[in-house]
Amino acid sequence: MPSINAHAKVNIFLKITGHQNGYHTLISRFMKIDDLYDTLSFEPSECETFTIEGCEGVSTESNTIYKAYQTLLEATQNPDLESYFTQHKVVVRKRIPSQAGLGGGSSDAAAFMRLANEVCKLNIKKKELARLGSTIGADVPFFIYNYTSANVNGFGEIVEKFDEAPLKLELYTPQLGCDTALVYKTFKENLIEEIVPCSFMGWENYGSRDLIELIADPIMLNDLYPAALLAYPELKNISPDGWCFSGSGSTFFRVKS
Ligand SMILES: C[C@@](CO)(OP(=O)(O)O)[C@H](O)COP(=O)(O)OP(=O)(O)OC[C@H]1O[C@@H](n2ccc(N)nc2=O)[C@H](O)[C@@H]1O
Ligand SMILES: Nc1ncnc2c1ncn2[C@@H]1O[C@H](COP(=O)(O)OP(=O)(O)O)[C@@H](O)[C@H]1O
Repeated sequence: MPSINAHAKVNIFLKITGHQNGYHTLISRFMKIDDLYDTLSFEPSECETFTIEGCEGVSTESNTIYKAYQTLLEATQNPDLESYFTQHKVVVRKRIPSQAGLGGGSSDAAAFMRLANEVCKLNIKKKELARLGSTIGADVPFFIYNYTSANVNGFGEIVEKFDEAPLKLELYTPQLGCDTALVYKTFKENLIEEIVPCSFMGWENYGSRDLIELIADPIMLNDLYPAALLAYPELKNISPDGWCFSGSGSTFFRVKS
């Protein structure tokens, strides 16, 4: 039975560089988390409509996996793709916590696109798959390329592999969920005037471990961290000292000694 793992990611650093057409432009180091992933499988089943099992609390219509299916169908108009998902359901074994800054929904969408492209022989090139993925979520292109570590630019659609060994990271995800759109909105309303582009020039050339040691202040490493603290004041009381903050949160991480 076809299946694929959809890994989580952390943002080693995330710096906002501007804002255009409702989206922030950024520069960020994304790192894949080897030991935290969802698993998607295509299981034989007669389905009248596209069926997803295992994503409790998320309606099919709002599920990024369904959006990925619709995007592929629109792009390819491929009848085999459509008929395949009348004969198979998508079963998801969720392990990545939601609203955690770990890219769970985006990773699921990308994993679905990669597996469907292979199983249904859509022959879509990786670059085109990433472009299609970017219409589903800003993080999806990183997961389509599936690098261990990458420098991500633009709105998230420019993904450049960064050659380094993956770090062994300890993650801590508090009960509090952070809404990505709210955190970005809070940044735009309160902090966007304070960005200083020269303050993070060259960060993309440093190894992740070195950068975390060099920029010892987690607030400096991730521009969305102060925004999340403003959006969710209760986060302050549960922020472990010295731990880094991933994406729009709420996951904290540190390098295992
Ligand atoms: C914050 C980051 C950092 O990696 O990840 P998470 O914390 O969600 O894992 C990403 O930028 C999240 O990307 P993603 O989760 O795909 O966001 P989307 O669903 O595309 O967008 C949700 C909303 O966030 C805002 N948004 C998102 C990305 C971006 N570059 N600028 C934005 O302003 C927009 O208001 C958008 O409508
Ligand atoms: N396949 C999916 N897995 C998890 N969340 C999903 C999925 N599809 C849509 N969502 C929605 O995306 C929201 C953000 O979840 P997620 O992407 O995991 O967090 P983050 O954006 O912080 O990385 C969830 O609250 C949920 O409503």
